[in-house]
Amino acid sequence: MPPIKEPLIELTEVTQAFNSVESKSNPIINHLNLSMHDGEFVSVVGPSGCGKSTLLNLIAGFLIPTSGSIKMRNQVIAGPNKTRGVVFQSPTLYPWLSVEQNIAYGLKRQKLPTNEINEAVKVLVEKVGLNGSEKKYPFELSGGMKQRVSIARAMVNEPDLLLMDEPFSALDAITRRNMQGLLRKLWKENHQSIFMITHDIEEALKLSTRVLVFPKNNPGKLKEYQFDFTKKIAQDSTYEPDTDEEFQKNKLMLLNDIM
Ligand SMILES: Nc1ncnc2c1ncn2[C@@H]1O[C@H](COP(=O)(O)OP(=O)(O)OP(=O)(O)O)[C@@H](O)[C@H]1O
Repeated sequence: MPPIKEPLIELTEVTQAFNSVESKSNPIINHLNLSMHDGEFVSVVGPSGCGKSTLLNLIAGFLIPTSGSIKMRNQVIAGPNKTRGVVFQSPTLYPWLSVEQNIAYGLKRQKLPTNEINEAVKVLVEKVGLNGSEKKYPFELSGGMKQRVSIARAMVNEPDLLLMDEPFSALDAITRRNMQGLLRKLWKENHQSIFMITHDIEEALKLSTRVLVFPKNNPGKLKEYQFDFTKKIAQDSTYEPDTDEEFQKNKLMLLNDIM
């Protein structure tokens, strides 16, 4: 029998409370157990203020839990680390650097050889569909293009896990659909493990292999669902989830959990 692979991420009895009396008696995250494996695309949905970003910040290492442990490949997460790339809702690009310089920034700081940096940037520009825009500056880019640069910047260190906090919520519907396609491609072709927060239940169902829900009636806890819609979409170009009864049924079920 092949050895069972250790989880990529493992949360054990994690509790996160902030410094208010209310938060101490009702922690935002309450004795949470969760594991995520390589190659998974996990989405998190839930009502506003339920703790989605807090959960992502804990996994990123921006926050250290009040109690419990968070491990990545069996090592306690003690702070941010380049094995976990983060993409935020608003692209955080350096306005004075071009697309390729923004992508190269992290590698330059690590003082990697120039030819290695150039090659890595070239591969990523191709992967996120920014060919022809390498020399442009952020003010010359659309919202979707800026978010492509952010994704490339997060991926330039070849992170084991890409963490995304509502990455497409500021984009228009068409751009959002294109970006969802890009993300599905990165997950499918690059086997990139992804943990994404979204407000959009359809987006969660169409992109992820597992959806975590903070239900309205059980704050601090998570419900988990496994879905295969994203695999169907990736494998069959004729599959249309919007006309699939099963898809609509599950969408309603998730809506009922959080509303
Ligand atoms: N650093 C902090 N200090 C104190 N309270 C915080 C801190 N970070 C988050 N909170 C509180 O924790 C709760 C959960 O916040 P969080 O941002 O995780 O929610 P969310 O589900 O991501 O919300 P939204 O969907 O609106 O972005 C909120 O009540 C918020 O005010």
